[in-house]
Amino acid sequence: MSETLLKVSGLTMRFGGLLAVDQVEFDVRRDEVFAIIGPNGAGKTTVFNCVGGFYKPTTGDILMDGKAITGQPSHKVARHGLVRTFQNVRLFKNLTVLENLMVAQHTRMETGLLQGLFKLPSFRHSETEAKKNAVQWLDFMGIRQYANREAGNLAYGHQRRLEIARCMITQPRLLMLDEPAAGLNPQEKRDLQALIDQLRREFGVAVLLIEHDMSLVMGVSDRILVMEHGKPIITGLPDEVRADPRVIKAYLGE
Ligand SMILES: Nc1ncnc2c1ncn2[C@@H]1O[C@H](COP(=O)(O)OP(=O)(O)OP(=O)(O)O)[C@@H](O)[C@H]1O
Repeated sequence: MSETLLKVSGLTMRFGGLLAVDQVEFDVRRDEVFAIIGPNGAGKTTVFNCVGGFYKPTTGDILMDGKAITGQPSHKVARHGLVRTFQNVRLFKNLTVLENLMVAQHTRMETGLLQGLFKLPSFRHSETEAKKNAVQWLDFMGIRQYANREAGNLAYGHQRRLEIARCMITQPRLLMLDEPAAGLNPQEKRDLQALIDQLRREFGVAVLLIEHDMSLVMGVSDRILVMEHGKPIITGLPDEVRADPRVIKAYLGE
């Protein structure tokens, strides 16, 4: 089994005359936390959208476990074990917390429409399993007491944890987190760092992260790719990236 889980090469995305992403290359290894950082407008989200199947890149190759997923829509990409959260939390806000985790499992449940309509034993069994699974994830995230509350009424930090649970319940191999620390208070950020470490350790999931909070990025990442104006500047260990004059210049200007 190769060490590389996700391989991105020659990734380019053009919006009309704007080259938003220009020849970006990186790979994410199994069990690795890999971060993409860079000033506003550097092209990070566009890379995410290409990898996650929300944009079709202009050119480039995206391989998940050696298989090409370039240009596939997000639901197909998800079948390869790649799921994401969004900069602005996207939950079913009018469903309960528990229901959000039930819905997330429906695509994976093997029972079909007929079994569901007639509530056949096989359907009831998989519903029970799904509920057990959901409750375990709510416990894990420390939000079980809110199981029957509408997701939209949860505190923001809890919504973010629920969104991560909704991804994890599909048993991904690569979890993509788009600015997960945005809007969190300092304690919630520390909890998030511990959570990312724990997810990788206990579930063997690799994490691809976009984040502006440098303390989180430096604390949690194995390697970091820095982008500026759509181009990759450097990929390296947190200490290498922190000390690189090109990175300092990109953030602070001349
Ligand atoms: N759908 C789109 N259509 C046109 N231009 C876009 C589109 N999406 C992004 N861009 C442009 O591409 C460039 C890169 O944007 P992108 O959102 O990927 O940057 P980013 O590094 O994620 O920035 P931020 O940190 O502010 O989220 C920007 O100039 C942006 O305006």
